Amino acid sequence: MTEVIHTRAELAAAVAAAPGEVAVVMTMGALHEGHRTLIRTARERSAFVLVTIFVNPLQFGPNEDFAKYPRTLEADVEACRAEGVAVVFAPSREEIYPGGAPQITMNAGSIGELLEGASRPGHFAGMLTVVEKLLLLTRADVAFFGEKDFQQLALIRRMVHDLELGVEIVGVPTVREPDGLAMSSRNRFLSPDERRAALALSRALRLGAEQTDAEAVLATATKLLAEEPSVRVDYLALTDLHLGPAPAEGPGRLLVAAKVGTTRLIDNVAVHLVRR
Ligand SMILES: Nc1ncnc2c1ncn2[C@@H]1O[C@H](COP(=O)(O)OP(=O)(O)OP(=O)(O)O)[C@@H](O)[C@H]1O
Ligand SMILES: CC(C)(CO)[C@@H](O)C(=O)[O-]
Ligand code: BAL
Repeated sequence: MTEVIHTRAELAAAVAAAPGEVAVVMTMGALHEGHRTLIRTARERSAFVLVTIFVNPLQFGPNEDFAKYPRTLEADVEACRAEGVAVVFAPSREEIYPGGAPQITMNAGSIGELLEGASRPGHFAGMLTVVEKLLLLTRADVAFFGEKDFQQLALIRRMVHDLELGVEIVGVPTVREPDGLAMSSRNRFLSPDERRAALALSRALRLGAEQTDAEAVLATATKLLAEEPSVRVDYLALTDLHLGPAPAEGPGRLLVAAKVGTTRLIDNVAVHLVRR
C-alpha cells in the first residue's frame, strides 16, 4: 500500500512508523524510467522507500521553466504504487517554505559556480536548500540521486560531508532511451525534429569518451555537436570526478549542456584518460 501525504505532520507520523531505515528518492515529478530505476535501486536496499515530489521554485531562475514544468501527480502516484513505494510526499510550496522564500539558504561553494552553476545562477543554492530540508524532514538514512545530474550529485555529496548530515548518498547511473538520449522529464517538450537533433548530445559524449586523451575527447565531441546546427551548446567540459580540471590520466567526466529549441538538456558520461 502506498500512502500519499501532503503535510509535514503526516510526514513526521509516516517516518516515525517506518519499520526500519528510511530510503528517500527526491524528484520533481513527471516520473519516467530514470526515476523508477532510482526507486527500484532504493527498494532493493530498503523495505521503506519514500518518494518526494516537489517542483522547488527556489532552484529555478526568473526566465526558466518553473511554470511550464510538467505536473502529473496522479500518474506519478500510480508509478510509485507499481514500484512498491511506501510513502509519496507531495507537499505544497507553503508546506516547504512556510512564510515564503527563506532568508537563509545553502551556499553551493566554488563547485556550485561552475558549469550548471554558471548558466543557472542561484540554481544550486536553491537545490541544496530543498535537499537539506527534505533530508531532515524525511529523516532519511539513505538517499538516491541520478548521475544524469552529475554536478548536483557531487554537490549533495559535498554538502552531506561538509555539514556532517549523517546520510548515505547513493548515485545511480543514467538511464537512457534505446537510442541513447538520457531520460529527462523535459524530453516531452521536444518536437519530433528536436528529439532527433537532441541525440547529438549522447552521441557526442559516447564517441568522445571512446578517445583516451583529453584533446581528442573534446575535439571529437565538439565536432559531433557542431554537426547539428539546431543544438546550441552551453558548455562541453572534461573534468575530474569532482568537477575539477581534467586529469592527465585516469577517470574523468565529460559533461554537456545544450538548448534544443527552447528546451535545455544536460548529459554526461565517464571517460578514462591514458597518458600518451
Ligand atoms: N535518466 C535518468 N537516469 C537516472 N536518474 C535520473 C534520470 N533522470 C533524472 N534522474 C534523477 O531523478 C532525480 C529527480 O530528477 P528530476 O525530477 O529533476 O528529473 P529529470 O528528468 O532530471 O527532470 P529534468 O530533466 O526536467 O530536470 C534526480 O536525482 C535525477 O538525477
Ligand atoms: C534533487 C531535486 C529533487 C531537488 O529539487 C531536483 O533537483 C531534481 O529533481 O533533480
Ligand atoms: N534535475 C535537476 C533539476 C532542475 O533542472 O532544476
